[in-house]
Amino acid sequence: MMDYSIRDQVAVIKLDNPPVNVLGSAALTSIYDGIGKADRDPSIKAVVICGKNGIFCAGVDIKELDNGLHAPWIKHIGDFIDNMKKPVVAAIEGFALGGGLELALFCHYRIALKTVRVSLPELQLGLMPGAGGTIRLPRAAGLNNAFDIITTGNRIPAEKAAMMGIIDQIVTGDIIEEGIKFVKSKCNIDTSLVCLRMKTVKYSGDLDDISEAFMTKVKSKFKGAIAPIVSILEFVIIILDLYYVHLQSLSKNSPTYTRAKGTCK
Ligand SMILES: CC/C=C/CC(=O)SCCNC(=O)CCNC(=O)[C@H](O)C(C)(C)COP(=O)(O)OP(=O)(O)OC[C@H]1O[C@@H](n2cnc3c(N)ncnc32)[C@H](O)[C@@H]1OP(=O)(O)O
Repeated sequence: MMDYSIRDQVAVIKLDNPPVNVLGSAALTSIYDGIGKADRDPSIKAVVICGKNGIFCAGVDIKELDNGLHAPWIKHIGDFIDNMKKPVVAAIEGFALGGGLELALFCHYRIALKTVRVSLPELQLGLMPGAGGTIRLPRAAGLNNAFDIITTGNRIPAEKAAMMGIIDQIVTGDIIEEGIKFVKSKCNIDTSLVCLRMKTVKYSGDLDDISEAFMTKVKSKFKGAIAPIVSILEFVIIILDLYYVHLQSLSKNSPTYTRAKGTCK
């Protein structure tokens, strides 16, 4: 499910679940184990996560969702990387979709080939990007871009993703070599400063106006299937609302506050 190798004091964790490196229980376990191994090894200074078969990752294994994925759930990998002092880079080729993009967003940095496409297609599948997509994407790309990506499921080309802040660097050539070179240049950086979870969300305008505008757009797009989409979106909005950060400061009469409070009963 995963190749673990060491190159020049860098651990290279290569997803190997053909044909498109989906994240089932076994793959998640092997990534979790690989990251733990790299973290514990004092000779390792940094980590590259990449994928075999010309693709980073097509997301969670949809076939396993019905039976329930087993621990470690993808989110545990994010929690682990958030606390790592060694820098971790996602070296992306092909696609990073759904849980695949969420895995990349766990990493401190993301580099990609120009041909890469990234997306969060969960809403189109009746799921929500619950493995950190709603938390980390707005922190990387800003609130408006994140809303757009989450609600449309559009595949974003690498250069556009770089302009949004999702990708740190577009590279050419061998993605693993580039990943190693990139992450070695980050070994002296305090990883807490680049951990997406720690960042605040950038947005311009009024949060309620932004939320309402997207809600209106989604309601009209998903004609006849409003209820599930709205309930998922409500949850997304609450998280994007920076529930933990801003709820206290919201006016008690604001629709955002009322919605957030109501859903937390
Ligand atoms: C709380 C739960 C959270 C979930 C988050 C998620 O990650 S949901 C999943 C989000 N990902 C997707 O929706 C991606 C779906 N896949 C694709 O769009 C395409 O497969 C691809 C990655 C663009 C590759 O396209 P290509 O044409 O090269 O290959 P195929 O489409 O023919 O796929 C090859 C086989 O792989 C199977 N497969 C693809 N993605 C998944 C997946 N996420 N889970 C399970 N299986 C997947 C596909 O069914 C093919 O299988 P065959 O048996 O060969 O038919």
